[in-house]
Amino acid sequence: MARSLVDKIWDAHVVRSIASGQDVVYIDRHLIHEVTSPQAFDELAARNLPLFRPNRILATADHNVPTLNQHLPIVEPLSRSQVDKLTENCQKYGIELYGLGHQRQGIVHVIGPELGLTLPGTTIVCGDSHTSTHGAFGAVAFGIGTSQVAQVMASQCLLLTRPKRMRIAVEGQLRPGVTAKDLILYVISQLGTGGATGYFVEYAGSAVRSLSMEGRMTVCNMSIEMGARGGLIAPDATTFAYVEGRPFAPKGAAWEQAVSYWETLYSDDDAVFDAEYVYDAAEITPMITYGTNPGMGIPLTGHVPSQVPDSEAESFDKSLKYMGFERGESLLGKQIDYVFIGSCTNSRIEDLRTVAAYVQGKHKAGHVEAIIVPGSKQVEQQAIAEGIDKIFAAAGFELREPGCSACLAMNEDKIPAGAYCVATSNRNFEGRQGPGSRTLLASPLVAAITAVQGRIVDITQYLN
Ligand SMILES: CC(C)[C@H](C(=O)O)[C@@H](O)C(=O)O
Ligand code: SF4
Repeated sequence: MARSLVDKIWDAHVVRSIASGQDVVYIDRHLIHEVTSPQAFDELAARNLPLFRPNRILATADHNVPTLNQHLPIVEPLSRSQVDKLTENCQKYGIELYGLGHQRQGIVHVIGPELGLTLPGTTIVCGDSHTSTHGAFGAVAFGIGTSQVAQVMASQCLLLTRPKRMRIAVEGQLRPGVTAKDLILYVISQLGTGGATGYFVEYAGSAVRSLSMEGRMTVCNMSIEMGARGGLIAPDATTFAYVEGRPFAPKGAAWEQAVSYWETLYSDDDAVFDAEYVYDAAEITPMITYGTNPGMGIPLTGHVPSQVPDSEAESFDKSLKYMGFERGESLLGKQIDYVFIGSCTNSRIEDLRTVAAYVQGKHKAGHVEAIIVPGSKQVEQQAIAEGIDKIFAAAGFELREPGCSACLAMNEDKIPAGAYCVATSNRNFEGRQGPGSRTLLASPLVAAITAVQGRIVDITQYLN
């Protein structure tokens, strides 16, 4: 029978199906960080349970880490205790930890792929909603709750209901200045934040296929922002070229064998999807959000909607009030205070290169604070090796040390109340970047141009 990609991977991991219709699914890879693991470890300890396969777990410290002076002890007490707890638990249970100061430390969804831990055809979980990022490799990857983190630790399995399948195809060629981030912000603006609830989304079509792995990760990363359980893209030559030679990738004969299996991972021609959408790449323009959820996105040259359904009017106006915007207005010309380039959506080396290529020989506007937080130690080192750090410094952009940083401001990197920040991250919720902060989500290219201009502009007029 014709099967979709998610079903092929799912079927290969079902240990047992139970009478209720749910499946016990084997998990290949479990990533953990300091925020959602402590309660799971406590549960194991309380029940005196050992880890089933400690070598399938990998830990990193990312959410609470400072992005300045990482060689010094963490100053903020809560952050310090979270990171210390992770270190203690990893020692106690024999889990590999890429903690602060480690050459492989970084945002969990950045280091998995760059180390070759994220492989096609695998099941990957983490107590973190943006685990969907790893789906870019053709993996079934999804965020789990803390009690599930404990279940995977104890059994390497989860009891799950098979997700519904959705396919979103974007066909054609993206226009100049339009990136993977614009593509996914556009899709979410069309479907809304609940548009994919209960589904696993497969992204397809020639525009998706032509994206780099970094771009595909950006797209899959934001699947959760439209309610999807996960997102994935069939692996292809682009995927294999990215994975080959990475530290944890299979080598030699094992590599050949792996690739021949991975080549079977695509949705069969007559596979049935529970929902399907097709978009035209040429319709997509550089995007920005104006509101307080990622579905509130418009073209940079567009207008804040003037009409919304009555049932949404109250929350819509509340959101606009928070942002200081009016119905029907254009955002062009609005002054911006901060630019944050980072997060598991857009902090990979390709993102930094895009920014560097634009800002080389230019300087940020005087009133703007521009911060670049690499997704990992390796991205940081690569940026230094390529001399990108010097381009940033000359342009007045501050290159920090890796972590989640101002994506959710669990460390000191907070945007002040009332200030506007164009951010390359994935969430623009009220207070997300600090109490009262106002976030406008955009691509790294839009962020770079905004930092230089100091206000929101039609970037197509400013492309190099
Ligand atoms: C802290 C963590 C549980 C959370 C998530 O699950 O997504 C965070 O990473 C976020 O982006 O809001
Ligand atoms: S970078 Fe942001 S979205 Fe990604 S895991 Fe960290 S806090 Fe969550």
